[in-house]
Amino acid sequence: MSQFIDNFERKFYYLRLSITDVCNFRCNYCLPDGYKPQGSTNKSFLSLDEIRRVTRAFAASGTEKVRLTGGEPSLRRDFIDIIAAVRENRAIRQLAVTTNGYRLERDVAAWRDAGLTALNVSIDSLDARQFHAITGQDKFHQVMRGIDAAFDAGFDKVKVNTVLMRDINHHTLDTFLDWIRPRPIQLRFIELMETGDGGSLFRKHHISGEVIRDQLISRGWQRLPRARSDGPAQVFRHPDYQGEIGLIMPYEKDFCASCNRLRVSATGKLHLCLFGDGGVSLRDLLASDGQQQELQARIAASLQSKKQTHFLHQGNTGITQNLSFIGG
Ligand SMILES: Nc1nc2c(ncn2[C@@H]2O[C@H](COP(=O)(O)OP(=O)(O)OP(=O)(O)O)[C@@H](O)[C@H]2O)c(=O)[nH]1
Ligand SMILES: C[S@@+](CC[C@H](N)C(=O)[O-])C[C@H]1O[C@@H](n2cnc3c(N)ncnc32)[C@H](O)[C@@H]1O
Ligand code: SF4
Ligand code: SF4
Repeated sequence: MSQFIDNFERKFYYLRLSITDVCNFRCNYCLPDGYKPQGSTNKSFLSLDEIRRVTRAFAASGTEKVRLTGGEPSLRRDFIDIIAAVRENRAIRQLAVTTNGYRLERDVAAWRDAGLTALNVSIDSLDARQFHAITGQDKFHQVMRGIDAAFDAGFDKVKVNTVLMRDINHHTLDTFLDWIRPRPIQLRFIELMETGDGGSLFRKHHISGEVIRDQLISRGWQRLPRARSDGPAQVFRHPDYQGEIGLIMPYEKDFCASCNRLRVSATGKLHLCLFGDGGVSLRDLLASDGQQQELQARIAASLQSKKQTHFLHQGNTGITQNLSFIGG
């Protein structure tokens, strides 16, 4: 097996696959004006067969975990078929989705039956009015019922993503802690990242995850070790809590040293970094099963130009106008 590896000896076990750019929310840090189709021509998103082929090629080169993201991935009508198609391949042991939670209550049991193994749900506030103000959707209670439905469907843990924003939610740690005390939820604070569209919001609301980490450590929370296909969160646990706290701090030194993931966009471009330039089209090699070797070879060769880190500290956000086009 040819393991995907870059010039810095980083191995890639984790594929983040975007399956649509479309989203029905208007998160202030992502799509404040809502989703707008790009360009004049109707671009099509990867088909079920293309998804099957691209995930097969990655699995044949060491990928053991796939995350479906977007846009809002659950808006795809064939979402359940996509889950099943990816899981057909036994080498992919973990199949996760990152979702705004809109379809959870209705569909999460079917997703689990189709083979989904992990669930990340975005919730930036536990206050229904503030949730509405941030996301543009008055759906807080629906999303919370969705989380209950996920536990009812048999998920033994759910991860929740909260974008940490100064003066919006950075002072609400205690509310989140009360929520996760009796629940097996890993609540992850993600530092707000600058994007092409999000410069002014970033300057106003970015705050380092250190404010949370300092409070956790002073209250006896302890850091857990990280496995090879885990995401980038530093995870903390406390004996009095069923839940855990994760911190995703991309501005911290050495954040990229453990980069273990690659991305494919909904139109079939390989992106070597969340904040990279351009992307390498894979679509011409997704037309038939017989192209898999060539596809693996193109990805392996592209990896040689993966940079050591992002350039966010220099204010360089690459081509990333917002995170919805590549799925975070
Ligand atoms: N800068 C940067 N941010 C990332 C990266 N991976 C994830 N993130 C951020 O973390 C957010 C949450 O990621 P999720 O989609 O929930 O998944 P994850 O935390 O990577 O994966 P798991 O630990 O498996 O749950 C993403 O939307 C990004 O904002 C990365 O490689 N670089
Ligand atoms: C782009 S969304 C795609 C999946 C799905 N629509 C959702 O919101 O979960 C993935 C994650 O990126 C996060 N995100 C989006 N823009 C961000 C930014 N500028 N900084 C940090 N996280 C961001 C969201 O909070 C969400 O958890
Ligand atoms: S963060 Fe997710 S739910 Fe919010 S606008 Fe972006 S893609 Fe949509
Ligand atoms: S910013 Fe780029 S290099 Fe750094 S961890 Fe994320 S994808 Fe990897």
